[in-house]
Amino acid sequence: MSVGDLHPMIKVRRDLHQIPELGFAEWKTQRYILDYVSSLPQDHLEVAIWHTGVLVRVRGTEGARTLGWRADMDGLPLTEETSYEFQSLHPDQMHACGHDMHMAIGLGILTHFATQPVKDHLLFIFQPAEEGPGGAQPMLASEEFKKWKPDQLFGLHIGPEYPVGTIATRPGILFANTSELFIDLVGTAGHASLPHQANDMVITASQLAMQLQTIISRNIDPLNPAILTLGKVTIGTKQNIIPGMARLEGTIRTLSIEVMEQIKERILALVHGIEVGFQCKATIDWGAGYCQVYNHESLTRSFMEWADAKEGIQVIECREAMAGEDFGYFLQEIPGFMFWLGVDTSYGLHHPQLEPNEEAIPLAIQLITQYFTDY
Ligand SMILES: CC(=O)N[C@@H](CCC[C@H](N)C(=O)O)C(=O)O
Repeated sequence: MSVGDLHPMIKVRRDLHQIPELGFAEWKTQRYILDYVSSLPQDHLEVAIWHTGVLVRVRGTEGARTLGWRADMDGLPLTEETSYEFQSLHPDQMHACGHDMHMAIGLGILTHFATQPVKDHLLFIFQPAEEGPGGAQPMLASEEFKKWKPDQLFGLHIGPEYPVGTIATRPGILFANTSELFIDLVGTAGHASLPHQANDMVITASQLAMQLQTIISRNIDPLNPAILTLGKVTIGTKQNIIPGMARLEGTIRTLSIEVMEQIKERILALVHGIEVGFQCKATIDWGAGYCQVYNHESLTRSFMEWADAKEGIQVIECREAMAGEDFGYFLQEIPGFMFWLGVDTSYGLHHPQLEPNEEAIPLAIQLITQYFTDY
């Protein structure tokens, strides 16, 4: 298929795919969205910016309530390994979590309602920094958002494991509580041949990494889902220098707030033990934490029934996911839901070879356009 034959929103997705930017640095992405929105008929539109985010309100004919649609904007610090001709132009940054798809779908729904009258006001939210440090919470608190705060709010996330045409969601908890985890260890550097004069942070960090893994396996009730993953450990500069510093970086995921607290208490205890036992100084930073995504029960249930009756759509009631999503902060204040949109790809989220099936873009635009029209 030549680029000229592409669905316009697939073209938009490819443009966005080429300019991934990290959380709160989405300036080119914001520019792209603003330029796109300004190319639409402006009669019913109002636009506001918040930091690197964008809010677009479509004035409804009656406007008794406002329905919101949210798309996240940021990419990840990853080197792309897809087979695309339209790979990222930004070295070591990639849209590997589908936010390019989310934005293209949001813009596609907006494009429809820029010309077709709709009863309710609609608010399109392009939110920065979902991957961290979290844009939803500060955006929710902003004056720009409060002015147009929707009465109900919806959003989607691409689901690599589901075929195109699948909508997977559930009433209640969909995504986990999360907390980032950063631990810095400071000992004493030294010559490799003089271990007794140094305080080796390779050994200390290794001990701590192993001990941290005992929290989930030995302290948490196995019937309560919980994860502690260390995704990055930084130690040392050369094979014959004993390093005096180490940094462990990870994430904690739970389906209950109490279990999150329990894990943090255990981390504090183990890190204190490491300080005493290995005579080093340790500091813990909990980074950004996200609350769970809790789908409004009756709204979700009725959407699932409505969508299942649509031709070409299969609705699945899925299990909870241990992924995090700061969309949960919006849902704490505004009733709504999020769902997985099937994009049928063998590589998962955050993988450098992620290639979502783009046929899901027009399908999702059609579905949500219909939902907002019927609703
Ligand atoms: C859908 C998804 O992949 N979300 C991210 C959210 C990151 C949360 C936070 N920065 C953390 O790492 O704890 C995820 O990793 O689940």
